[in-house]
Amino acid sequence: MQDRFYFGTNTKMFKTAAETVDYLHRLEELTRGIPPERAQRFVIPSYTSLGPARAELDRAGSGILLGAQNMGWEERGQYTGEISPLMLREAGARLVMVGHSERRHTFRETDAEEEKKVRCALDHGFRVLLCVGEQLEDRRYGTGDEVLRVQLKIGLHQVRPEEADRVWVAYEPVWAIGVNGIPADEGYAGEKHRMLRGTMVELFGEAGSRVPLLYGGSVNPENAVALSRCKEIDGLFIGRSAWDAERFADIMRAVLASAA
Ligand SMILES: O=C[C@H](O)COP(=O)(O)O
Repeated sequence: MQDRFYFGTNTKMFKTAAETVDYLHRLEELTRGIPPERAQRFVIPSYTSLGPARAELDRAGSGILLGAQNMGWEERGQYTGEISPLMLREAGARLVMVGHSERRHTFRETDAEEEKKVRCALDHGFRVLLCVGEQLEDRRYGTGDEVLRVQLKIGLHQVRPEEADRVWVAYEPVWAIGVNGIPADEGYAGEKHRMLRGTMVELFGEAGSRVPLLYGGSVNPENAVALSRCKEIDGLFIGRSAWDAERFADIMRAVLASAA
């Protein structure tokens, strides 16, 4: 765990704009006392929530970082249904998530596409949260490390070491995510994070040792503290257990109290 712990949520295709604003209002109210040097909070809502969410965060003077769930790799063009970096910036996003498991596996995105998105997001001044994760069959065949290394090496192929401070990585084993997910235990997650850290250092030298590595996949109030105690885990990236502001705030408080 680094001195500053990361707490984030992706609300996926849940929460309308109005629901997102209510949620952010409550989350800010509950967590604004947490010193920014101890915790970086971030929320990644639906595209249509971004504008109203930006307005709410600015009104509250909140330090919650606002992110987008995906992004096309061109500023404009014949890409029906895509969203461009210019649109996301205008709507108020400061962070772009790339390569979430559901993008890779439900929408068949490739590592080469994630590479282009990462490059484009950095070119437009965003922070990037690159998600990586192995599938159950990789775990069964013992090929998880290879898969994760390929996802990192291709996804980050065009990132220069001096840009690494704008990159965050979320490790989310595919089998751990969502309603049917089985959370990774801290031993397994810690081992994978050590391997990921080694790869980041291999890619970016000293700068790679500072890239925040977040764990995601069925994080909940019961396992959050144990996961956060892993030296190699710098943050928690949470779905369902963070969509209620009280529950998310309780997780933050418990993790920070255990680190104090
Ligand atoms: O983006 C978040 C992850 O997919 C984790 O979701 P989950 O905590 O509901 O398993």
